[in-house]
Amino acid sequence: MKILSAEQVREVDKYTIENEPIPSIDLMERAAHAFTDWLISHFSPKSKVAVICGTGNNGGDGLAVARMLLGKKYQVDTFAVKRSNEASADFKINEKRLNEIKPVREVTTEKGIPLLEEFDVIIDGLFGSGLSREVQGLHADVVEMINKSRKTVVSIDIPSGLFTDHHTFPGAVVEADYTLTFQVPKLAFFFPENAQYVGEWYVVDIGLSAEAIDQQRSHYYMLTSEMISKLLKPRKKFAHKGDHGRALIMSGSYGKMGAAVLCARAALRTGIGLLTMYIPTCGYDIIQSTVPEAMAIPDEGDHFLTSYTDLENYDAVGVGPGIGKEQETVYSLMQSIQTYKKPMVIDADGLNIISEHGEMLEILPKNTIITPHPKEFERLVGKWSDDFEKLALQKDFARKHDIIVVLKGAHTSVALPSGDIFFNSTGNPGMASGGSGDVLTGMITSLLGQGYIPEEAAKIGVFMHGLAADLAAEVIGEIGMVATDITDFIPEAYQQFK
Ligand SMILES: NC(=O)C1=CN([C@@H]2O[C@H](COP(=O)(O)OP(=O)(O)OC[C@H]3O[C@@H](n4cnc5c(N)ncnc54)[C@H](O)[C@@H]3O)[C@@H](O)[C@H]2O)[C@@H](O)CC1
Ligand SMILES: Nc1ncnc2c1ncn2[C@@H]1O[C@H](COP(=O)(O)OP(=O)(O)O)[C@@H](O)[C@H]1O
Ligand SMILES: [K+]
Repeated sequence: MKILSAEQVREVDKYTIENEPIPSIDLMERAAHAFTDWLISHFSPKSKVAVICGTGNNGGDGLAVARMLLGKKYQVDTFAVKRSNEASADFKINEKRLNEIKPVREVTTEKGIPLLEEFDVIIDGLFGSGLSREVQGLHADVVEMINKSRKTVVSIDIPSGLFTDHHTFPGAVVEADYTLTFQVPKLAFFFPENAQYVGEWYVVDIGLSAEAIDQQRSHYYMLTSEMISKLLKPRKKFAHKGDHGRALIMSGSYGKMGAAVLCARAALRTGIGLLTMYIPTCGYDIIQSTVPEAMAIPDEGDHFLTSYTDLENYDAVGVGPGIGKEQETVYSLMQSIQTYKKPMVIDADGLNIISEHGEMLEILPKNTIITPHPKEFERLVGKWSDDFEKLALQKDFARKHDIIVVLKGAHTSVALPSGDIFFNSTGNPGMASGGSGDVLTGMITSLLGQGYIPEEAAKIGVFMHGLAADLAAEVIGEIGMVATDITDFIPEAYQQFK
């Protein structure tokens, strides 16, 4: 699913109005219906609702929503924050329509700002995609009142005051519990810095032209199950293990053999035909007894990797989880990178080593997939001042080194050398515990070994990893979830695509 900028949404909006064709007021009605349907399914008609509107089309949506809720017997009070008589044409039409049912209360001065204590739900329709500057004055006071209210806040389209296409400096921005955004996700929603404003967010379909969306050039996408299902290859009846790839994973050190075990289990659950683990000697018995399906080649080093093995015969090689940063391990990584000519998967200490030996970046096989968490990424690229800058760094890094950068987080993003970025939509905070990342490395290596091109392996791996955790959370919840649970639920994640 494409992510579009505010400007692009305006163009799609305009195209839909002209070509469907549909009068803009009817499109607003459709958006308000979609929003209201969601509200009705989440809040009982006993809820007292305050709808707070600006005088643009976001406010127009708010007025239409208020009318629809009144029609469904909700108790609704509507407030329009006005600093002048200027208002969008569709706002004015909806104001007239609502005034015939229940008058809109005008807020023109600070004193007129309503007390929100008596309400259960606050609908935020102050500003949407038309936000052109920071919110100040009367509007800022209203935003503050909404945020202080501690009531359930649902934002229409975008939390008021939030810029979708660049960094928003802390100030007057609505802190929504829920944001229902129209038609396409907005870039700002994917960043941790905006989590407090956006809350839980959902995309609601308001029937904007699919053709117009197709025509918009965007570098940003959200991974969806529809996209993943198109990538997955079914198994053939006469398939044998040799058809599903040979992968080698270099992982583990004394005290960190768990990383190798997790990686191995994840690779197997993701469907690799044959898996070999290259591990320090101390990990030999561990791997052989905990993951009997995998083969093991012990390195000469007892506690950590010191060398490398013949990599030529493997369809995919993953390196990094738990390997540490000993000098001999640096050599081991360097030799592997130099010998293996196909894309690799590099994670964790593999990346920490690279960040201390920048020359390795120059020799990474093209389309290699690196999977840093934000701290590992910072070691590679340096600090950033906000999440938009982090995104730019990720994009540049992928392009400059011709690699795929999978930057992990609540919305893990997959940056391709082409400049395209795919944000994940699966996963949950239950994954925020040690070992979850090792599972991802095993999964992506497995997919690469099975013949998926690197871009596909990264997208499928990231999506399935989060999906497995979501399915695990449905059964065991988030708190007690451990990385092993994610691996255990990988098969169920695949079952969703049967
Ligand atoms: N295609 C879509 O997505 C549709 C969008 N609609 C709604 O239309 C909204 C966009 O409407 P508009 O373009 O009218 O924009 P807004 O309603 O976001 O507000 C724009 C108005 O606010 C003023 N303004 C902007 N920033 C301000 C600030 N910081 N302080 C004070 N005033 C400020 C602008 O000058 C303009 O007059 C969307 O967010 C959505 O809610 C729907 O009605 C239907 C379809
Ligand atoms: N709050 C969250 N929501 C969704 N996914 C998360 C969340 N926290 C962590 N994850 C996922 O869990 C994994 C953690 O990886 P990482 O930080 O490398 O952990 P480790 O090194 O302990 O394995 C990543 O894939 C990340 O996307
Ligand atoms: K809003």
